Amino acid sequence: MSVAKALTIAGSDSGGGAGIQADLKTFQELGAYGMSVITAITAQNTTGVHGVYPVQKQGIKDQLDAIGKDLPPQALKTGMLGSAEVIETIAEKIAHYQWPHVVVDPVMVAKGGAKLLQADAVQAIMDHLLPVATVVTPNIPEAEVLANMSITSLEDRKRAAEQIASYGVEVVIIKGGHDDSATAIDLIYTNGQFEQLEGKRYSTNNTHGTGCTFSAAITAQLAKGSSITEAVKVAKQFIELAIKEDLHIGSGHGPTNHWAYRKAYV
Ligand SMILES: Nc1ncnc2c1ncn2[C@@H]1O[C@H](COP(=O)(O)OP(=O)(O)O)[C@@H](O)[C@H]1O
Ligand SMILES: Cc1ncc(COP(=O)(O)OP(=O)(O)O)c(N)n1
Repeated sequence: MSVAKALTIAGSDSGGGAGIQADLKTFQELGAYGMSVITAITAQNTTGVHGVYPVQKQGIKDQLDAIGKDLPPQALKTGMLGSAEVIETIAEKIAHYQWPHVVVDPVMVAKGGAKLLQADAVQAIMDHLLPVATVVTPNIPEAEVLANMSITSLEDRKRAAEQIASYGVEVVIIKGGHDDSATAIDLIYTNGQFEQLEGKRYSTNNTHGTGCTFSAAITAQLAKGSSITEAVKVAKQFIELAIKEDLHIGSGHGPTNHWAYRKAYV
């Protein structure tokens, strides 16, 4: 049996809704073998981020080499990376091991407002990570930072996607969770073409980790051999159900339900 192996390079969320924990749950639910390189530990729950403890650079390098020398992934994603130095290290290792299908979730700020990326690290994402990436999945505020423009309309989103693609990444997906439209529309840009993936928008407080889960689902599908178009469609179904069937745990912004897709489709 050939096993699809998916890697997440991200921060740990002690509350289990975002970061490494959301990624590994999503990989498992979609039938990919999950592996992790932890960049930082956060003390986090549904009420917010209460502490951030970065892993030292050598520790990150050693984790990447442990994976690279023995367990090459068929696809990987990045999440919370923290600093420019860490981003450069990761980009070098991706190039060194020639890992395919790199999905970059350019995590900058948690929904509660905590900063998860240093300001000077944005340039490192553009200069080092996007040139080795296949897909990048910014939400609207992240796309505004990457494209250095404000986004108030679909036309703005399209211009931002073109700008972000110019940094060398094949597919740009600007997600619509932060939009105020009646439906949740994700804009996909690839090879000069735009496509809109539209889903129902649910009114809920339980959207902690939506971006992590969405990008992890794309990664799991790519690891299993799906095309990018198919992988993104499954990821949209996965996150839509995870939001719809929310768990109602914790007293703040609760996590999504990583079991919901399996219950519906498997
Ligand atoms: N309330 C919602 N109802 C339905 N889909 C949503 C909702 N909020 C976010 N999504 C979807 O979840 C995914 C992640 O989007 P988003 O929340 O913008 O990411 P992030 O967590 O990075 O801010 C996207 O596919 C988006 O359309
Ligand atoms: C450790 C860690 N990584 C990433 C995030 C941000 O996750 P995201 O999916 O964007 O969800 P919200 O923070 O917006 O709920 C995080 N919080 N922690």
